[in-house]
Amino acid sequence: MRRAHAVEWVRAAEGELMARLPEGTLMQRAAAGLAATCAELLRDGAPGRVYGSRVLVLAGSGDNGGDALFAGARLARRGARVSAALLAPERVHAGGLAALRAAGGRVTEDPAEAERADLVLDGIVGIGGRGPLRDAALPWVHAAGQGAATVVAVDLPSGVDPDTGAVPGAAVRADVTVTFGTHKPGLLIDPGASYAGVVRLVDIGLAEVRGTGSAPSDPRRARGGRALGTEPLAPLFDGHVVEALQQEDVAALLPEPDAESDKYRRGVVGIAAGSARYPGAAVLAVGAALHGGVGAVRYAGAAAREVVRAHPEALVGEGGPKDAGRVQAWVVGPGLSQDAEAERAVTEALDADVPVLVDADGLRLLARRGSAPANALLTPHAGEAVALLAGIGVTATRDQVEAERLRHARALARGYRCTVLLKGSTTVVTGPTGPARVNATGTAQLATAGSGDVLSGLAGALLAAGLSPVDAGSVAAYLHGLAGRLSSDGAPTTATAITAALPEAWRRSR
Ligand SMILES: NC(=O)C1=CN([C@@H]2O[C@H](COP(=O)(O)OP(=O)(O)OC[C@H]3O[C@@H](n4cnc5c(N)ncnc54)[C@H](O)[C@@H]3O)[C@@H](O)[C@H]2O)[C@@H](O)CC1
Ligand SMILES: [K+]
Repeated sequence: MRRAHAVEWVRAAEGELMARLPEGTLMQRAAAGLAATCAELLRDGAPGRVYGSRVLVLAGSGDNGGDALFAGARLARRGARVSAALLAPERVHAGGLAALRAAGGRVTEDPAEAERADLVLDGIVGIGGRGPLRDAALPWVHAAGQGAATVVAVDLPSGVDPDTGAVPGAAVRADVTVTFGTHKPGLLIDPGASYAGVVRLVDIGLAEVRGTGSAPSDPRRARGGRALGTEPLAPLFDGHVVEALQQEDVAALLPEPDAESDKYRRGVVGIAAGSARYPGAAVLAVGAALHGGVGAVRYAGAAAREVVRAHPEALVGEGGPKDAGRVQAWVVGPGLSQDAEAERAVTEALDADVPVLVDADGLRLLARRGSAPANALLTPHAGEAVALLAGIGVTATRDQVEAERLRHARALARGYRCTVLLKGSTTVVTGPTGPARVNATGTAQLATAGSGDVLSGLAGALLAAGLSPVDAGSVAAYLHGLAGRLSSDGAPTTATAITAALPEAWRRSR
């Protein structure tokens, strides 16, 4: 599991650790890890070696600049030609600058050096950064983008909000981010994640603090009762607010049949989707559910004939969920339309007293109620999230939801008191409390008609197989993303092709 901690926690953990160590130790650990990565990149890149390579340090006014200057000093001692741009000269990290000078580095005021450099170190701001990059940095960042330099972000790309991944204005686009102690949420959530490039974690010993079992200070104390927008991120288990499943985590969660399994023990998922007008959504959701690890898939609704023609394995009926026979989870909503019949299907699925995944038209109908059962999994895209938020009295635009996905997903989970999977460039899955899961396997190629129906069918099947809503949603997002990549391989893909790739995605995740 990849875990990310909020700034407040990182500062508290660093504070405890710093109190136990000689002054400057943490910064030296950070700088050493950073310099080692830079040296490796220089050796593997066009210069082919550290000696004689051209390195430019962009140094802001805080400790992030200090890390970059000390790393620059280490590279200069190995023969690199290192210069530093001081973006706030009067507040530059004095020790870092002295070390760089002592190692033969110099100060520059010419942004063209960023264009000529082999490697640019972004030490403009780190976890102390707020808001867009300030003007002094812009010519340097622009020039670095024009040249061929490998851009290495120190701790996180400057201009990315560390806690949310929001990018409110200009930001550094990094090839590699070297982050210290733990991941920051902004490195795992778009739009920030897309600025970070490859993320490398340097251990500076924060685990020593975590190992005590007590959260450093208690970030929980300051929480609660504030309006959306200023609300701090969630209360924390061991302190992390965001986590991303890795392959071994998914492997441990995938349902596997054993010798005792029969089709009913493996779980049966019910799908109430599609309509006379949109039978395709039903066909797609059922198709994906058949690959989702359950023993059987029941379909209830107006597209029964189309479903059984496409999937003879499905058990179909033309009535609603109430008439469909026993299932361990329902999927309701894709392609349902919003008429009285659709409303009845949603009500029956919600009343069935089993976990229920609500998507698409089902979400619009749910927004009118303003509540959901605790074992529900809601799967909105940003537009549907706007409608759901309106249902609980929160006004937000699509752009706002996309700019701050974590905050809005959490607001929905708290407002509806259930689990929410917010689709998009970074899929976020979260309950009202506990860390949010973000999915790292997604690809822009997944934004294709019917792709959401596939995700719903798959996640519903995993719910019926016994996974919790958070696990079902995040494992489904992982497999769906991987299947999207496999089916796309750089070219446009389709929902049908994504479904066809699900078995291979499953095999690769075991
Ligand atoms: N605290 C620690 O123990 C450690 C901190 N480390 C480094 O220290 C960093 C945090 O240092 P600081 O707390 O000094 O904060 P930063 O260096 O991240 O930035 C704070 C400074 O940047 C300015 N600033 C804020 N937003 C800005 C913006 N949008 N554009 C331009 N300037 C802006 C502020 O006025 C302030 O002077 C970490 O990201 C990490 O790189 C590491 O050395 C590891 C140890
Ligand atoms: K930075």
